[in-house]
Amino acid sequence: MHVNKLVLASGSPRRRELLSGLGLPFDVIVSDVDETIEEQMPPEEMVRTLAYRKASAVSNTLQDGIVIGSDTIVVLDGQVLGKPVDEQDARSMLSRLQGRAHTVYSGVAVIEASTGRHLVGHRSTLVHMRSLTDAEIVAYVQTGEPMDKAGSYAIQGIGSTIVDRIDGDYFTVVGLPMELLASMLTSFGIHVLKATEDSKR
Ligand SMILES: Cc1cn([C@H]2C[C@H](O)[C@@H](COP(=O)(O)OP(=O)(O)OP(=O)(O)O)O2)c(=O)[nH]c1=O
Repeated sequence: MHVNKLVLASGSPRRRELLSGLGLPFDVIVSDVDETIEEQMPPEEMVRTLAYRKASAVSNTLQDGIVIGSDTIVVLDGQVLGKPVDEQDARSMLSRLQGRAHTVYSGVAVIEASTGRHLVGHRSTLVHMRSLTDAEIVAYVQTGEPMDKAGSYAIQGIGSTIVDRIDGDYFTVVGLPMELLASMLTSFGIHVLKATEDSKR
């Protein structure tokens, strides 16, 4: 199959939007990988493993292209909060997260399909969420926004109004650490910031 040089192995509209912002052409190929993972694994290992699993499931089907996979989890008191299974689950996650800080981990894997050469990295960001009343939690869950998000909130959406501050990279929380990704892409000959011959003079 012929693909653009860059391939995003993700069904996440947020990741697609962030990557679009770079102005590079890319294709999206969504893999249906099993995201089951050993619970005792350290969180950074978890997101790195899943990012690589997603990217390799797609790169294995291609002859060429540079494939990007990513994974995001929310960790509170050493416990991983993934996507909520239902509204009740979303409400209970938010009542645990409110009024305190948690860590968001995002892993990124970049694989060159023709050779299998790959890089895997991750970033983490501390997110301080403001206190929420039960009524606010119910109202937020009713918006529907939490349902497909790790930790049951979206910092880039209505969730922006419940985050007090963050320590670290914003894009790690949304789901794709952009500075990390760009530096990884450089190793595969894709330079987001490349001076043209004209501008070098
Ligand atoms: C914490 C947080 C998570 N999220 C999202 C990012 C991810 O889409 C999702 C975490 O689930 P993931 O399993 O990382 O990704 P995904 O299933 O949405 O997409 P794919 O596996 O195909 O790449 O949570 C936000 O959009 N905003 C936030 O503030």
